[in-house]
Amino acid sequence: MNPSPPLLDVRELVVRYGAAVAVDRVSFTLRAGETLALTGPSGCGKSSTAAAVLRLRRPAGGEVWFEGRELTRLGERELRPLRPAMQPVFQDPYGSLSPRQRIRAAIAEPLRVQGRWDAVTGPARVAELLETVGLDPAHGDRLPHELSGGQCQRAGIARALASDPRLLVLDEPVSALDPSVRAGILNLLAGLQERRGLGYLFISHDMALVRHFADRTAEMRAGRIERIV
Ligand SMILES: Nc1ncnc2c1ncn2[C@@H]1O[C@H](COP(=O)(O)OP(=O)(O)OP(=O)(O)O)[C@@H](O)[C@H]1O
Repeated sequence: MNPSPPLLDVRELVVRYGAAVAVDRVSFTLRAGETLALTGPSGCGKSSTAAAVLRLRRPAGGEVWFEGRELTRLGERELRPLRPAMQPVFQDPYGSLSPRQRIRAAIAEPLRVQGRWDAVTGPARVAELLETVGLDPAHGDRLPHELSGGQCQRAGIARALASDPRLLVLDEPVSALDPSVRAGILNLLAGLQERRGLGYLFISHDMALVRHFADRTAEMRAGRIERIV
């Protein structure tokens, strides 16, 4: 029997900004339920790799296979139905939510955009997502600036989960948070992964954190992966 394909299989990925090569033939795989960390110094190409995987930026070369499909040659229309399955969580919890949108509406938005909103099941789904990330129902009525950084990051995770993703691309998800709330977010992520079999591409410059949290770590330098341990 053939083993199932990896969740994500990145082959010889190249990202350029004009003539500058930010990501230089980077390859790695990620399985469902696994965390692969991308680490390395500022400017080594971690976020550019993430952006190319999510197709927020079109790669200049290489292939990105997601659940057995090659994405780099797909147009925006072909990508659209695949996008919900791969969701980003960014460093700045406030920046990833609209400042004038209440948390409940922010979590509901992916359901509406994807045509999965239903007047009966929709609100219940949002309530369930709030609970899943450890927020009270009352937090749903607030604006992002009325939440703490940790609560806001939980809301961002709930919004990502609304799309029923299989892959989360976590770009420095706890770096902007107080050390005292980091563990809570990391425990939440670990629990979600265990229950849902999510794959995590986890970007962090914090080697101690990565050693603790990731199954494998790809060490990047100057656009290349030097080793995966
Ligand atoms: N929009 C852009 N335009 C031009 N160059 C860019 C752009 N974004 C990133 N770069 C350059 O690409 C290289 C890789 O940057 P990238 O942000 O991917 O690295 P990083 O490892 O995520 O860094 P950091 O930890 O500081 O976020 C750097 O030299 C950076 O200056």
